[in-house]
Amino acid sequence: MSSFNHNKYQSFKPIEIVNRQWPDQVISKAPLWCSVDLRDGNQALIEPMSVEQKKVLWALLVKVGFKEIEVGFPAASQPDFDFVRWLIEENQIPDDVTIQVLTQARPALIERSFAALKGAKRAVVHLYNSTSTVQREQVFKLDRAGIIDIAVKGTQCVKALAQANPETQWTFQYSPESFTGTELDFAVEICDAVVATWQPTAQDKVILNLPATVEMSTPNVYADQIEWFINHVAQRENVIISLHTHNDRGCGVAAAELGVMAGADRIEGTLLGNGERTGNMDVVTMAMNLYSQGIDPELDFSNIDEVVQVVKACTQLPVHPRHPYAGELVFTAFSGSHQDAIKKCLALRQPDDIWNVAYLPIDPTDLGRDYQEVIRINSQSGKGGIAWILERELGVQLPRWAQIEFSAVVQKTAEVTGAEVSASQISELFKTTYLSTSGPYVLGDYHIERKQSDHVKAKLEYQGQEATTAVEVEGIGRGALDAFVNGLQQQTGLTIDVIDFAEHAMTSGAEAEAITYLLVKVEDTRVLGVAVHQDIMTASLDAVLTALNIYTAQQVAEVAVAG
Ligand SMILES: CC(=O)SCCNC(=O)CCNC(=O)[C@H](O)C(C)(C)COP(=O)(O)OP(=O)(O)OC[C@H]1O[C@@H](n2cnc3c(N)ncnc32)[C@H](O)[C@@H]1OP(=O)(O)O
Ligand SMILES: CC(C)C(=O)C(=O)O
Repeated sequence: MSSFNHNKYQSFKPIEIVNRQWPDQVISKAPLWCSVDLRDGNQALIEPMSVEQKKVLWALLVKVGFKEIEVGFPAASQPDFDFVRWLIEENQIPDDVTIQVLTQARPALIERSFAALKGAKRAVVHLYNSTSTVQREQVFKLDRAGIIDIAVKGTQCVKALAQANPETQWTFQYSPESFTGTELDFAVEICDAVVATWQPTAQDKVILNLPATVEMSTPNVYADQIEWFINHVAQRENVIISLHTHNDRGCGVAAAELGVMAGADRIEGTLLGNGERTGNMDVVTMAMNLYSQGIDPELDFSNIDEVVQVVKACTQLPVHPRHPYAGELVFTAFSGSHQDAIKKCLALRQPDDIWNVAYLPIDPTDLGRDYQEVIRINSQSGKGGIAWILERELGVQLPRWAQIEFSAVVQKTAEVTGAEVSASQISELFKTTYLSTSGPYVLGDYHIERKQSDHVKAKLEYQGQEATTAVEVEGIGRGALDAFVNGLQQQTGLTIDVIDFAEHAMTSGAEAEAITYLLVKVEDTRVLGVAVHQDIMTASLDAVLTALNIYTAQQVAEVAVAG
């Protein structure tokens, strides 16, 4: 038992609907989108947007492709009014974009809204009044008839002003605000009364917007409400059903998606979900959800970083690093098994393949992101991710056994610092561990004689603590590498075995260079040796010495710790 008093709350009643259809529907096209960033988004800000900020956000909304944009509540404030005037007087509205304004159902506010819209080619006038039981009983203290009267009188007022301003092509939108807390029969009754007053036609439809002003139930209940409403509203053929969801329970997008399955035509929302309380339906998320299902979202988010930057600048709100599709970390995997799977899927992927990459629901490059950020390394990472970074940074294609050895080196660093290990740190770690000639053994001249078996004579430098001495190595074996290793064994008295070998041409750096990887067992210790050289044989011999040098350094360190 928690300490909460859960008896304070009651559950939302399920909708009695027989044979509901929406669960079997599949969304196959984008809805009509309407941005409410400049109105609902704006009214939720600590500091509402200035006209200048509104201009910047407007430009972005037009650029991403919204065809309907609610530009404000012009009766609420002078900046909202001035912005609408700027749009119209400065001819800022593209021919294929319609502006929309919100007003309460009060004559003075409606008149002021029409004054703001004077001279617009097209406009949507959006009228609302609250219809829920809580609003009727406690805020407006009116019965159903009284609430219908507000709506109908407001509609009559809008109609009269529209008729008096015929130079504008008017569309009427009505919202039974707080729809989710309204009895469905009453929601239909008030909307029918409004529609009957406006008298739309199939060519000139009215928009009925059914808001989850407050999200009060699971999204399936909202979908039931929408399906029930659509099945009962009069003049369905003359009505566009619009949804406007909020995110109080964290399901604003899900509710809108299920609402579209239930038959809605149009969706209102904001970029990245700014809006009252927990925000409005996030258009970026819903659009990209559609896109990830192979549907054209009819909005262009191919430069998502620009969207994030403009929205942040205009709203003064941060964007969570894990915000769906837009957060700075959403295409980044730190976990080893995720990195490994992503790397393998991307390596197999052909350019025209259907996107099917583990852990990446969509291709980051579609949003203007790149693969650079997909894999980042910390102590949760594994060999696959580290190998991916090395290949990208240095053109080094570590074989699997070399990945295992090097990832242990990176893991140690990550554990010591407890922080992310950057791509450049990983490259540096690889170079200092394997490619620096810090000795003590350094290869000098060598000579190979090929008879039945190979015979190698090599001069080495041994850089001791006191002095550097010359060391001669001579050995016979099956192949020059084998001969060299045999000679080294005799010289050092150590057991040295080459367990695995791989080499490839470098894809970056000097063109003619090759890189050799050797997994060497020195006594009982497995050591990775790596070397880069224009000559493949030299690279192999160097790689053996790298392994021997790493082994020697480890022995010295162990002695120092023990001492
Ligand atoms: C869910 C939503 O997002 S709805 C949109 C909400 N947005 C906003 O409110 C932002 C803009 N609003 C404002 O700036 C102000 O509310 C204004 C300028 C529009 C009006 O301000 P005010 O006149 O001071 O009144 P206020 O907004 O407090 O309204 C309260 C009055 O309007 C009535 N009212 C509220 N909404 C409506 C409506 N939609 N239709 C008719 N009357 C309404 C209330 O019953 C109340 O009446 P009362 O004064 O007789 O008790
Ligand atoms: C005015 C309406 C559509 C609204 O913003 C809401 O109900 O949230």
